[in-house]
Amino acid sequence: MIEAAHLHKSFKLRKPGPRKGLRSLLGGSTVVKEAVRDVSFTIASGEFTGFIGPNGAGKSTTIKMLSGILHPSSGSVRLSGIDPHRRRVDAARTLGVLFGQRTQLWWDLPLRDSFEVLGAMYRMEAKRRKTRVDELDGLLRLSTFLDTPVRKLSLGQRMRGDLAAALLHEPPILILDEPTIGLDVSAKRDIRSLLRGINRELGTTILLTTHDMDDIEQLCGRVLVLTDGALSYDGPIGGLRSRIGMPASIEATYRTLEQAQSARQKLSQLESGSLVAIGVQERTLIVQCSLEQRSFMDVLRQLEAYGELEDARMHEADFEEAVQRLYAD
Ligand SMILES: Nc1ncnc2c1ncn2[C@@H]1O[C@H](COP(=O)(O)OP(=O)(O)OP(=O)(O)O)[C@@H](O)[C@H]1O
Repeated sequence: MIEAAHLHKSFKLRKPGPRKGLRSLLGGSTVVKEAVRDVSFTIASGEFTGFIGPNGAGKSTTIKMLSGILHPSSGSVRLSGIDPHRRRVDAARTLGVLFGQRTQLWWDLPLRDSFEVLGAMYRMEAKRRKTRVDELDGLLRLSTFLDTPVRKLSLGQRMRGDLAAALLHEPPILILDEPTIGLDVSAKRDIRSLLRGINRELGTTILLTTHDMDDIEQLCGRVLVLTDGALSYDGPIGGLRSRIGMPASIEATYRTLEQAQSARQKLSQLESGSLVAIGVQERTLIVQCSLEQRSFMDVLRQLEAYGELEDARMHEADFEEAVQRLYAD
């Protein structure tokens, strides 16, 4: 479980004075940047949660406070009940962290040797470490490159190696910062499926930061959105679309063109805000509907009352566009 309560983080920045060169430091002033403002959330054990926000929103600062790297200006963090700022060693055992842009592996060492060094750092017995590497090999398919120096690995292989390194000491919590950055489409798919496996098979609680909305849509049940240092949304992905009022579109194909046109006319007469007829293409009526106000089944029942339906499809609003609108707001 991850608990963050009223987290704040301010940075003091020196603004140079009007003079040039070193002398500019003398006349400078101090400005305070509030990078994170009153952020609170609880992530239950076994949850897979996304953490998103535009550049500079404060995601890395929050992650650094969660993992004990940065002290909050105020507020508190608990990882499985442990305060990472007071009990650093216990917290390190509870948490695995992966930064996609940096590796925690040793560049010139074979992957297997990196695990040996990390195992020693976590005081794992050699036997336990070997069993764990075998388990992780089964999950992350490492065997073909376990003896290759890290610098010779492809980015996808390195990311799998880094995932194994983050999970070596069996932490119940995993924090991931951009785990699919720079990967091609198939390597991204691979990493996503491995992350799903880690969450389901090992029961690991995962907090995922990414700018790739496909990662979020495909992996996370819940998403936290940080904008300008504060949480602007915390809830299910579907709810984010309706929160900013992006309707789903429904295409209903009737047996005849006349039925489709008559359904459009009847809907227009109703002037119902929750269901709006957009147009008719051949025998297909296109309507827009706010799924927050009406369920898909409920809409279908209404459309069926206007004629014989042959087919009906729903297209949810594009998630990436919904997120962009939330960032812009
Ligand atoms: N050590 C620091 N000193 C001063 N300001 C900082 C420091 N670290 C971060 N900031 C500022 O705090 C704000 C939040 O930065 P942060 O790196 O947490 O954002 P982010 O959401 O992770 O961005 P990105 O998606 O670009 O990585 C930014 O305005 C940044 O310039």
